[in-house]
Amino acid sequence: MTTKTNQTNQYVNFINGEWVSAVNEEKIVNYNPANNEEVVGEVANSSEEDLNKAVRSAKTAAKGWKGRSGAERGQYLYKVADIMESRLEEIAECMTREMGKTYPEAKGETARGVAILRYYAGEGMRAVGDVIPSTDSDALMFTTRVPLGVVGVITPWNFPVAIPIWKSAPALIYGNSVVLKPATEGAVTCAKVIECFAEAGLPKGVVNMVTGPGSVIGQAIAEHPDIHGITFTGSNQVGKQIGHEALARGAKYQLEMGGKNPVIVTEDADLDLAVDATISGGLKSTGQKCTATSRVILLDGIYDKFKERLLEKVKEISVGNGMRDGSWMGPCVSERQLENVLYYIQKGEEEGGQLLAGGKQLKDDGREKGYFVEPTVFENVNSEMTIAQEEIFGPVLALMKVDSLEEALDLANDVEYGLSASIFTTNIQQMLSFIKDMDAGLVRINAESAGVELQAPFGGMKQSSSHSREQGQAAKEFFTSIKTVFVK
Ligand SMILES: NC(=O)c1ccc[n+]([C@@H]2O[C@H](COP(=O)([O-])OP(=O)(O)OC[C@H]3O[C@@H](n4cnc5c(N)ncnc54)[C@H](O)[C@@H]3O)[C@@H](O)[C@H]2O)c1
Ligand SMILES: O=CCCC(=O)C(=O)O
Repeated sequence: MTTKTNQTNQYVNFINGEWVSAVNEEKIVNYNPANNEEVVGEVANSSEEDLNKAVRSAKTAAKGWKGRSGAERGQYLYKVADIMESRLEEIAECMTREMGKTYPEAKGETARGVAILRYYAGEGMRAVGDVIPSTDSDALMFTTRVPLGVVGVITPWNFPVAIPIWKSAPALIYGNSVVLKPATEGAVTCAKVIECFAEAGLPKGVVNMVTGPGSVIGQAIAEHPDIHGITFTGSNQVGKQIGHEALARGAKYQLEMGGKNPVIVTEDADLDLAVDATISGGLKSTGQKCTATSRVILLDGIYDKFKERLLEKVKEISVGNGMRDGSWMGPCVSERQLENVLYYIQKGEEEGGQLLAGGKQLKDDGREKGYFVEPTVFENVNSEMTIAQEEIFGPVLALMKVDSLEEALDLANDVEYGLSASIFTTNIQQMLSFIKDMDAGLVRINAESAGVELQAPFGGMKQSSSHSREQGQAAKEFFTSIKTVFVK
């Protein structure tokens, strides 16, 4: 297979099947967060006019795309998957250079993108409705599903391949056209994904990408009368705003937002497993996952032993450029994100938390020009403290001691979020209590809080989502409307 790669990483918008500059010709240059002097690439700094062009093209394309069979739409997605697979290393390298995630993690994410494409490609051949017995014995009653029309996709930077794909692929397979606006910090990587769609030859206008500031392009998506569905992943503040705007004009919306995810470790747990999972769940991707472990709730009897083993392993973590062999943890995505993490660390100390490890920016050993921070562990943290309540989105763990599982669950639930949670225990009753009483959309037993499987529904409770779910079969609920048909 021949694939076209853009070696210079200079991208513009993708509208109506063509790469086009923003009307104002302005550009945004992205730098490597591991070395802020290294240019990674550039994207268009678009205006509302560009977004309007993309929506017009998506609107025109929607009718023809909807008219194709699911199997035919699926064939395009299989093709995109094959192209992306052939470019996996190039895309992963770009991701590492653009947003800092280590190269092995970036390769894993890109492979996941390929798998998501194939999963939804297969959906084109699966059932979409039910036959329901009518009270009229001469009638046939059934449900079918129809696409929403044009879908606006607004995505964050922390999974610049997987999230745009887990939203766009189901939107497309169920017959919608897409206008995607990726977060600027991952936009060059996302443009490479769009390049794979372009090369697969989807009909023009079916997939469009417009880059630029969220306050301009994201806002215009939220307000555009011809966008019938908005799927958003990002912060609570922005999500809520989009939800209000979508509701006001009657558009369907789906918001996937932040988390403040706990791990509970009970006295009968396999401690080595729990320590490894706490480190992986809390610190991989520099803690920049919505599912990252943030609060570590430990039963009194194992507190000291767990703490000792955790600190031993945290000290071994190697922080550096994600492209370097041996770097386990990369930089924060941006200077702003680094400052945010340092702010929370300071706040944690001011409010009485005790620093056990880390806490500082790393500026030595080739890390002078990057946004590196030490993996950080606090103890003496209680639920009233800011670091126990607010999403940090950085490599910071807060240890909290409790006397019983009941107390652990109360503490775990004592936040506004409810995205993911995990418990380490060998006791089946404790597992069952956790499954029943933990207020989170994803609960994991003897496994880290992060780790989403593409074939299962994903989403949060409480303030973590608009109570919708995405991925797996759940995507069908958002990207289609049910039509009940009565035939006589
Ligand atoms: N629940 C999940 O599945 C999930 C997954 C990944 C990330 N997240 C969350 O995302 C956040 C980090 O990502 P982020 O910093 O990119 O979030 P963000 O809310 O700042 O940005 C998300 C997207 O919204 C756009 N945006 C910004 N302002 C906007 C506006 N006024 N109107 C419309 N769009 C606007 C951004 O440009 C970006 O594309 C964290 O809170 C994290 O928990 C959640
Ligand atoms: O950042 C949110 C997505 C988390 C995820 O995909 C995972 O934990 O695997």
